[in-house]
Amino acid sequence: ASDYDLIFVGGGFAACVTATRLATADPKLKILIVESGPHTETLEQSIIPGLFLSHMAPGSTTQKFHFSNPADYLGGRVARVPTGHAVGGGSAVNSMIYARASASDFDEWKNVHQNPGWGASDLAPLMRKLETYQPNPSSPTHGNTGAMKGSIGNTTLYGLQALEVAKQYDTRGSAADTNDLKTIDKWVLWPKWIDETTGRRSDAARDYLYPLLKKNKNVVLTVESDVNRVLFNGTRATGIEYTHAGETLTANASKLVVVSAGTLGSSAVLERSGVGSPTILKAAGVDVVVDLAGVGSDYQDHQFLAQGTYLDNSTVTLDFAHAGDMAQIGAAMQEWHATGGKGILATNGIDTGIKYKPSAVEVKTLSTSFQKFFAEKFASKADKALVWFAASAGLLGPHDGFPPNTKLGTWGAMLLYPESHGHVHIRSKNVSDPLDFDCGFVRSPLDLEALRFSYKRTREHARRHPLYRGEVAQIHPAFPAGSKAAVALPPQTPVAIKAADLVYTAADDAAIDKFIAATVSTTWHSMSTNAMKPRANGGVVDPSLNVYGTKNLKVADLSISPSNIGANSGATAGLIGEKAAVIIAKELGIQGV
Ligand SMILES: Cc1cc2nc3c(=O)[nH]c(=O)nc-3n(C[C@H](O)[C@H](O)[C@H](O)COP(=O)(O)OP(=O)(O)OC[C@H]3O[C@@H](n4cnc5c(N)ncnc54)[C@H](O)[C@@H]3O)c2cc1C
Repeated sequence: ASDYDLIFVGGGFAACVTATRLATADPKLKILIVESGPHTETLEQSIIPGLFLSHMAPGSTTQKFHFSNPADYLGGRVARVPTGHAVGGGSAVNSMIYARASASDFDEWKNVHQNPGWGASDLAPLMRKLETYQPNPSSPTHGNTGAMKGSIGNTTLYGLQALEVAKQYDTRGSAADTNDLKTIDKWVLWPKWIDETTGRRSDAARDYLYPLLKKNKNVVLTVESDVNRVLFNGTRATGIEYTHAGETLTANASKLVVVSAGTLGSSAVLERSGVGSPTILKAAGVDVVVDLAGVGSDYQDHQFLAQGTYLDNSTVTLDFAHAGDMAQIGAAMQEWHATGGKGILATNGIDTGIKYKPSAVEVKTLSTSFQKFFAEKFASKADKALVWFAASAGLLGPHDGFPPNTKLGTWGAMLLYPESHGHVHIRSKNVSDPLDFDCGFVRSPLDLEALRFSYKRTREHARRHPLYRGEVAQIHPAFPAGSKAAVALPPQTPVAIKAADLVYTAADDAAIDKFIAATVSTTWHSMSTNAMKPRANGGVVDPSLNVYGTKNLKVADLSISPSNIGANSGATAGLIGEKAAVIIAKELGIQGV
């Protein structure tokens, strides 16, 4: 076995940040990072923004595809939930949407879930430390010296016009920035994790770990290596067992093992190591080290619903890239390289969005149980939105069946604080066996209703867009014959901004619900399987990220999120990485983190 001070299980978003901070402050620290996926440093799909959906293509090795148990509330369907599986984790393969949670989210982590040091004002300096926010480097809430670059970057005509439609159609109006921890309910040009000076993706591997590895030989990264389990002496973590190229290896950690394998990875690592519910461990043939029933017992995500429209053929979208049209991808890559990172591939095509809170008038149109839920959870919280809407120039999904060069738009809605939760547990000791994964999506009728509402709202925006040419039947509900809300097949022209909204009958609503059950999906924002909250409340880690009942073992990734956040989850994973570095540095007496 080889000897290290610290071992990181997983080399994803949070781990890259934590390990780099610690090793930079104390270059003598011997650190091992064991990552299951491949390198990303020279991978063009992890460099050129517009290629992001290729990570999701069948056969991709940079994402791991998890499958939920079949669910009644999904019409018996299995949900497919990809996670990052590469150096940099999700940050190196994701859709690059830059989004920050609201202050009240972190204040709940601190006050409701009893985590001193995790409130918004405690964490704001670390959020700034993570980033350089290029649209407004002197903004008081954003960072201007951090490694990760956020920018508005290149924008599409579709996105710019979607913002104009929203400004005219919706009285909410627009803002320059809705990632200042407080502003919601304003339409905005959405920032991206793209460095606008180079047109490259910005991620935790490229901007943290790889530069460190070039100068610090005490940090060892092993890729394509799966951690089976953490090794213990009693309840003190002493190292790990992992497999690489068919060989089973062990490594010792004299100071700390940090589990950063992501939400669907970390709780499985803990359970395979004997930390979890005895019933689950015994069924999987694992000896119990610590009885900790909270492990894997809560799974949260942002449930996502998309609808598709045809766009005018003259416009520029990312459909060719999403469809895998190699000839056009080659030409666009040449343009990107020749222009120093410009052109259509310098964007993710997701330009306009909003953290949307239904108005009092809108809430009145919903059921009494939804009104009660909304009054309790949202009405009095000024920074909490119900749902995030965004428009994409390009269909974010399979392009089978569309003639070549079809131009498509997607409107997406993701629920920010879904009531439906799930769980994830191991079924066996074997790292490659599928998990017992209950995704929970739309189990709660409140979530179904929120998505039904979201479908109707985003549809009104989609059909008013100047480039709109009709609806894609297979990405809309199958409304009953004669419905006044029937799908508008192409060719169509845009509806007037002032036109009346569509009216839906109970039968139409039932069709929408069926469509939701058939298509609702992950937004890839898995979290909360190792919640940071009191042990008696089902918590797994304490506010210093220590796994209850163990020594020298922490979890540092998005799985510690005790409750959901009103934003895409990447920035919060990076923030957790920064916070973990501060906590560990303090414990190990390392200065300068
Ligand atoms: C397709 C996709 C699109 C997304 N889009 C966005 C977006 O646009 N904006 C946004 O803010 N967020 C987005 N996210 C979410 C964001 O990327 C994640 O929330 C974030 O990466 C989570 O960070 P993490 O450190 O918790 O885990 P991860 O980044 O997932 O890292 C965990 C790492 O651990 C490794 N691992 C797992 N098990 C083992 C094991 N047994 N042994 C060794 N290694 C292991 C994995 O391979 C992975 O690299 C997206 C995610 C995905 C997957």
